[in-house]
Amino acid sequence: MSDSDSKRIDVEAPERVEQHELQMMPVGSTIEVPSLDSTPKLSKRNSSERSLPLRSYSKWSPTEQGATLVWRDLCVYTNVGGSGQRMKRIINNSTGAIQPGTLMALMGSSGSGKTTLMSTLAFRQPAGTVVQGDILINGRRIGPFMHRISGYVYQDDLFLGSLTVLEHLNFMAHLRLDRRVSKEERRLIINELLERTGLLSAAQTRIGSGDDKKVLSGGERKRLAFAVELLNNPVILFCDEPTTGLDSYSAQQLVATLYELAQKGTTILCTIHQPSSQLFDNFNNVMLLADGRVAFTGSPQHALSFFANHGYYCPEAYNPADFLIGVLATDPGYEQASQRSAQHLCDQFAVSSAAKQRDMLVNLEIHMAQSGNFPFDTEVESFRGVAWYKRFHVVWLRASLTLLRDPTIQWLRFIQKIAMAFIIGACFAGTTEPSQLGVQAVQGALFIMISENTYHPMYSVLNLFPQGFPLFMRETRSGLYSTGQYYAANIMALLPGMIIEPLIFVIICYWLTGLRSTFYAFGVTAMCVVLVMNVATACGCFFSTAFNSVPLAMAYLVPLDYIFMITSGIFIQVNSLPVAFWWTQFLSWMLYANEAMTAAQWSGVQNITCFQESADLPCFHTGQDVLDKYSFNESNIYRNLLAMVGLYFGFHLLGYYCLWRRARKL
Ligand SMILES: Nc1ncnc2c1ncn2[C@@H]1O[C@H](COP(=O)(O)OP(=O)(O)OP(=O)(O)O)[C@@H](O)[C@H]1O
Repeated sequence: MSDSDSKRIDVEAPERVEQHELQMMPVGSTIEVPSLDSTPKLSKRNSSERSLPLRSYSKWSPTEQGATLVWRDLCVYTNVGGSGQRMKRIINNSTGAIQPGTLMALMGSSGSGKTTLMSTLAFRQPAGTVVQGDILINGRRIGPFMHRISGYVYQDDLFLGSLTVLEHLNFMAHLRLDRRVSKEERRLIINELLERTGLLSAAQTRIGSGDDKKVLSGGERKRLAFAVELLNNPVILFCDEPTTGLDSYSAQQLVATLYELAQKGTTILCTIHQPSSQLFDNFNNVMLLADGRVAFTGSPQHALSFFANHGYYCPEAYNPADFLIGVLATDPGYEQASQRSAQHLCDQFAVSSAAKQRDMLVNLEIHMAQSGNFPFDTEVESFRGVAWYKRFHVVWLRASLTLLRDPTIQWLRFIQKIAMAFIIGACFAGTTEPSQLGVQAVQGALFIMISENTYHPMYSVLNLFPQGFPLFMRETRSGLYSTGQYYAANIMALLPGMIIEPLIFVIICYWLTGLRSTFYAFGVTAMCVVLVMNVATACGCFFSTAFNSVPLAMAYLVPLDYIFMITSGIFIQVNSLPVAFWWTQFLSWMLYANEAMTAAQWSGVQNITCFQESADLPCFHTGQDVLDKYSFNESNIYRNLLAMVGLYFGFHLLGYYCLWRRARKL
């Protein structure tokens, strides 16, 4: 909201202002409200002019707006594995506070613990992290609600490149905003954010992915990441190295935007690497970390004087940020000495007057937390997320769009499938008459139809989950959807292709091959081929979630495929398999499909021609002879179809379980 479209009014005009905001304001003070015009306005729960939770400590302390985040004696440990699950301490007794309207830079050399501290404060620490100490936001201990009230801009942006900027914002708005936000309000919010982040002209542009198909520039991607985080108008914003990868002009613009946001009352914590002097000037607070300890917190000017007081003078015309980080960094070759001097500064800061002032604020917050009843609580609890089925719908729609727009996954496969149907059909055309040679041709054609719909679909989905895993982890951890919703949505998105593709294949292939021309035989074959493709894909999905990488999944899948192929019934009779491999017949969808399709082709056939019969080369006279040769049973057709349906759900359940386990571990 610009100054021009707002005006100052006296608090004594209560009808213009939200009641709970007024009750904390001293009489006679002034607040800003939007000018009253006829354009549609956003309701309070989605307005970008945030309804700042107000609270008063008491008559002896100031009334505050926005979010005050404090932490005391914070230690963060991470599991570094090894025998006995060794824990490594990354953050060491850190205490700090950020108040509304503050743009704080979290700085330190690489590995000093900036990201760990920030993700812990934002309640986004990785699984397996142990946190000790107090972290409170407006007097309330932080918890999963932080995902709703805060934004977190990650250092690396993760997007689905096939979506446009507007589509991405739309999907995110559906997942993040309160369920009571209307369509029109959502449109207004998105439009406003596009304007604020300068992305209006790029609204219909594809985000792009990879180096070759990149459509949005690095700066635009970063702004889009900001726009997403600002959707729910967070009271506190965490930014992990937002300027990394940007040119100095874009970085300056971005930090200026953050500064403006802070001026409006948002609390902002930002890790930053080597900011230029100009950039550094925008920060009104800085926290310096050295090996997980706080070496300084306060204004940048005070940081320089604190360092000077302890013998570290910043040379003139030297970038102060570089200087501060340089003092705390570990010099190669002088590791112990530089670590000692950094620790000495941390010790000195711990007993300094700046630290005492900070401690006073922190203690006050914690004291108030023990007795307070803050409006912030009701604000947080009044949020109503979108219903689970709507979340599922959004994730499914997004997955479907991504599939449709990714030629490597959908269209090329489709064309390839049609081409394969013509090639296979042409190869077997005219060979499948009821004769001794025809028996071999029919069985060969059936096997090729099964294997064509097994291997390629199975291997093509091996990358489905590993490829989307980082984005899934980020979004699921932010509470946007559950693992079950994500898994089911992706499977549902695959489903139409998995039905249409094998159906087209079987129609072309069946009639070109000249297989048995009865509706029943065709129907069973079509059902089997569709099921084969779906079971194979389900098996691929299971392997793609069970292993961390595609090569590892392939290493286990290929031998299993060979076993399924050998036990498909065409190479060896199942009842002559060694006992050790008997179990495979129960898992081999190739066997189930082969038996059902063979039975559909040969049951009731009575007139197989035989020109030369000898004791060495007996002829098949009827379809039953053919079925007997392979130990197939006509009455097993429906059992086999059901078994494939069971395998489909079984593999998907296993796939879901593996994804859930991996998500829980990270
Ligand atoms: N899961 C983990 N297992 C083992 N060590 C870890 C883990 N996570 C972080 N660390 C270690 O903790 C330290 C702090 O890491 P962190 O990523 O917080 O540092 P940082 O200051 O953000 O570094 P950078 O500026 O390079 O991103 C590093 O030494 C890192 O190796």
